[in-house]
Amino acid sequence: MTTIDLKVLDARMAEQLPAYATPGSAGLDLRACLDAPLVLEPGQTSLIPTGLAIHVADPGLAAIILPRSGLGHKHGIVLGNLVGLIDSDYQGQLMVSCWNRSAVTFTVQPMERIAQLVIVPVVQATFRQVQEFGESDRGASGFGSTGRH
Ligand SMILES: O=c1ccn([C@H]2C[C@H](O)[C@@H](COP(=O)(O)OP(=O)(O)OP(=O)(O)O)O2)c(=O)[nH]1
Ligand SMILES: [Mg+2]
Repeated sequence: MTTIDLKVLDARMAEQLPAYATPGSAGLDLRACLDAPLVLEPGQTSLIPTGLAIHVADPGLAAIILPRSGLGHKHGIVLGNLVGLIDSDYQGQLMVSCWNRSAVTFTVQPMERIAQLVIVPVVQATFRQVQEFGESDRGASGFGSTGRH
């Protein structure tokens, strides 16, 4: 288990700190720290505060924000940036870009779980400029070059 510094920016979150729902969970649910219900019309996007800040600190780690499957599949509530990437040196509030990609109005309730946070390993690379790459089986073939089925 890795320990990451966390600040509670909204007192309501002190009662429900992010926690893994089951021993095997990869994600920690993030809540909409809203003062009132937020109506998202079809196609609308809104940046929603979570009431939390984390400082991952280790450049070998990052956090990513992903949609919750049920909200995304059943209600079309996904992320305006598709995936949120939290840099290890970011210390501001975790924000969720909430996009109603459905054809139906959706109302986000205060403190509703709207997305999930996953801590992932990261490899930072240095680049060595070359004129030729070492040979590979694939070479430059891509974009369906291996066929569709
Ligand atoms: O869904 C998100 C995505 C990003 N962030 C925060 C953490 C991240 O470290 C920072 C910058 O994100 P990113 O690098 O993806 O955005 P940018 O548009 O490149 O901004 P910047 O110029 O600040 O890097 O914004 C969030 O709170 N939620
Ligand atoms: Mg950036």
